[in-house]
Amino acid sequence: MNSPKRVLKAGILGATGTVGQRFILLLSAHPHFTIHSVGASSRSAGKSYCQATKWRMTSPIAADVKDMIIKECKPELFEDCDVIFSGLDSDVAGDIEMAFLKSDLVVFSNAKNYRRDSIVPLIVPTVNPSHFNIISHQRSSHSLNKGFLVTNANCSTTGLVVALKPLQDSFGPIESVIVHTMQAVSGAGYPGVASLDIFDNIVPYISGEEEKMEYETLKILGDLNQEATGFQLLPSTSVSASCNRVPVIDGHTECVSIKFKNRPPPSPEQIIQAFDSYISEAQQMGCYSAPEKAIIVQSEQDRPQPRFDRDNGNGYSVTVGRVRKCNVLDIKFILLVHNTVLGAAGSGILNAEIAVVKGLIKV
Ligand SMILES: NC(=O)C1=CN([C@@H]2O[C@H](COP(=O)(O)OP(=O)(O)OC[C@H]3O[C@@H](n4cnc5c(N)ncnc54)[C@H](OP(=O)(O)O)[C@@H]3O)[C@@H](O)[C@H]2O)C=CC1
Ligand SMILES: N[C@@H](CC(=O)OP(=O)(O)O)C(=O)O
Repeated sequence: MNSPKRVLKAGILGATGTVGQRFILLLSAHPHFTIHSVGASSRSAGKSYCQATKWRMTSPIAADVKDMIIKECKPELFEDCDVIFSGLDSDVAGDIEMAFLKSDLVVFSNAKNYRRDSIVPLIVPTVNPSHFNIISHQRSSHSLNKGFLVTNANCSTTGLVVALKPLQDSFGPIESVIVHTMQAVSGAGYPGVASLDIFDNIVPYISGEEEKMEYETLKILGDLNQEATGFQLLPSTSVSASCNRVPVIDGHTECVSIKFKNRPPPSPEQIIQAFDSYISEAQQMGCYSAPEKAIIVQSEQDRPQPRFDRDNGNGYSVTVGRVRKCNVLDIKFILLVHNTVLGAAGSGILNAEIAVVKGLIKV
């Protein structure tokens, strides 16, 4: 395992929310980071963490976090943190995260605000850590010494790109992707979707989600330019997403159909082999949170299922199943991603581990 020379002090913004709580849970058990400061809105600031938070995780709050006093999300209150993890609501993430960046802090964001920024990398840790190479350009553009801003992807996009990456690597460009999602209610934060809207029901609309999947996939699977100063979106791939909210607590399921550019297309057996043998850079680097397998192939006919498979690889693996021929495109399969682990907080943490190994965070 690749460990830093000292334990790094972590600040968590939006610490009381769904993603923030997942950060608390994952970081409480992390050997390389210690939770040093927690921040939320002025409604919560000044209260103890357990007083301000409607804790919704199934394991208890770590004893040393319970009584921490929540701070306002101001950079001067977090300047002694080595790394900032943000689970801020996107209504406020834009201004707050930029203020932290301008204060030369290292920020890992979950929000959508900077994902399309031309000098901010959008990194899914088991897919495209090479996009960290833009950081030196970002630092010089913002006149920073040690700070930088990295975003992780939309939760549904995260699962999709993990599955597409080994297929693109093994079989060449993917021409078309059609994806239908069944997304858990925790994706909408807390209290999220009203129970009367989601019990005995499916909601066939999640605001902005389809556009995010259709764009972010092209940035993540695309390349950095040669000078490492900008991104080239995948030039010849089109993605069509249809996103649905379903009555599941955690875990987004996606039905994916794809068409390759090269003919003849690979067989289902070749696709399974590509999934099964995929080893991401995060695993090769020996990062603490990297799963043993980035993609787990389920051979049972009726899997993956969120209740049984979302915690695979401690929530850092994507589980795929039902790989079969598609009569319209080439291949279709089902995937499952844990939306608040790899789809949110876990990606931020694993990205930070990668940044440490790459020497981007002072240790
Ligand atoms: N849930 C998921 O699966 C995923 C979420 N994301 C993204 O992560 C972010 C957080 O989502 P989620 O945890 O679901 O949202 P929640 O609504 O559960 O939590 C939002 C957090 O933001 C804080 N906040 C709100 N207003 C302010 C403010 N004015 N100043 C400072 N802090 C504020 C809240 O603090 P307080 O309690 O004091 O109000 C709370 O801690 C969002 O940008 C979301 O889009 C990304 C991927 C997946
Ligand atoms: N929209 C996602 C969660 C989310 O907040 O996504 P994003 O970070 O892209 O806004 C869901 O509802 O499941």
